Amino acid sequence: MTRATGASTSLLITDVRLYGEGDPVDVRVVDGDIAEIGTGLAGADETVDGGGGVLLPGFVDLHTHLREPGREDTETIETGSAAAALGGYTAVFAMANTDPVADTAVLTDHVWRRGQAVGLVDVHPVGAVTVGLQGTQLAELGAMADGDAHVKMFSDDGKCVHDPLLMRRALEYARGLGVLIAQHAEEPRLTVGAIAHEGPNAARLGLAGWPRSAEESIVARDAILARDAGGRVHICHASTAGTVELLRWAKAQGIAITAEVTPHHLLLDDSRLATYDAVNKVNPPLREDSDCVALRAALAEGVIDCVATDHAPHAEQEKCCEFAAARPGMLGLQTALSVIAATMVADGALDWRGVARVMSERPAAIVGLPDQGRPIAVGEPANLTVVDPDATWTVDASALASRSANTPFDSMTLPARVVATVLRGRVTAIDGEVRAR
Ligand SMILES: NC(=O)N[C@@H](CC(=O)O)C(=O)O
Ligand SMILES: [Zn+2]
Ligand SMILES: [Zn+2]
Repeated sequence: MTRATGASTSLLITDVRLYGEGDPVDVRVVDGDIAEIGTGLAGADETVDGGGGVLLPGFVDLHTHLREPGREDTETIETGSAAAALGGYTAVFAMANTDPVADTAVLTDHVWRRGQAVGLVDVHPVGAVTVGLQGTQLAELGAMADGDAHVKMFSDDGKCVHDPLLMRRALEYARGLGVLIAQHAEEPRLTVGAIAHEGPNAARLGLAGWPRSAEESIVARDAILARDAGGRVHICHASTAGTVELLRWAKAQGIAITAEVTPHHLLLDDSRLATYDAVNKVNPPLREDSDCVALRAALAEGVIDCVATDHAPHAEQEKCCEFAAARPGMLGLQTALSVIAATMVADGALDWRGVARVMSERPAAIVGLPDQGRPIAVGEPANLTVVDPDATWTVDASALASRSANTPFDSMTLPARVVATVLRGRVTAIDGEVRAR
């Protein structure tokens, strides 16, 4: 049906419990905003049956790799957007380590426009901190922030901004521009040749170790640099119990530091490396069970602010090879909610309101997205996710929307499923199918 320009569109989401609390209600969305919340609502252009499920604000991923431009054989903005919508996301931040690197406004604006053209999720480009991720010269942060994409976050992710003077300057510029620097915390001198967590498992398997101190020494340094720059720093993919203690210390000092944890670092540990299957190879590496326990507690407590997927697609030939030669990274967008349900909701560490906090509200606030992570209330933008908390499903790597299949969760049966995702009042995914515009 074609609509006359200017005609309003309406969507009704029925039988949902807001944040999993209280009695089921219906939510009417008109022209992209929540217009009415009540019971017995009827009459709309389209109705989504919530089936008594949980209604949450749409998820926001601060850490996604979409591989476009350069490696469209492993993921594109289109296939990654589909994975995001199916995973319940309404906004993702696409890291800059593409080929070419997203270190100019031409590149970051292209990613933004392409994401909008696909229309399944808001794809916010992350700009590189240094030219070509080379770590020697600051990129033009201001030009990227001023472009159409309004770049809000900068990161050399994949590499650490290792030079302390350069990191200091980046934090100072970022403060002036009101943008965020996200750090891949890895002291490169401590990880030369490293491919696995340094511990008993790596020693037994003969894999060169990446010590916790490689992460923690940069987290400590950057906390102090952020303090003195009066700027904000965000720690990507926190992976150790020691990082949690440093974050706790820094926050207690009033330092503007935030951090994310990935679903895989919450669920998996380095005992999985015994098979030498490189699907388990990731940076930072899977740590020990004691780290998983500390990361879960920190996320529940708020010492770690949010969940980010670090969705990192790789081609089969880059994963199905000897462990040392394989690329690090794993898929995450379509499994994140279920892994959080398994690790945090099942044992009561987080309730659904807590899930809204760590997967939507906090990430939106950290990066400063005004229309995401908002309360589910009349007048607010309808960026929403309907979750069936009682569903279980078995992950099938080959059935994911991603162009790659490198998920460590393949064949696992996990709790909770995304039923529908709504972006500004438009259904982008429903019952496991994306809805192209
Ligand atoms: N996490 C990874 O192991 N890999 C990421 C880079 C990164 O996040 O550091 C990638 O781009 O593949
Ligand atoms: Zn990284
Ligand atoms: Zn990454």
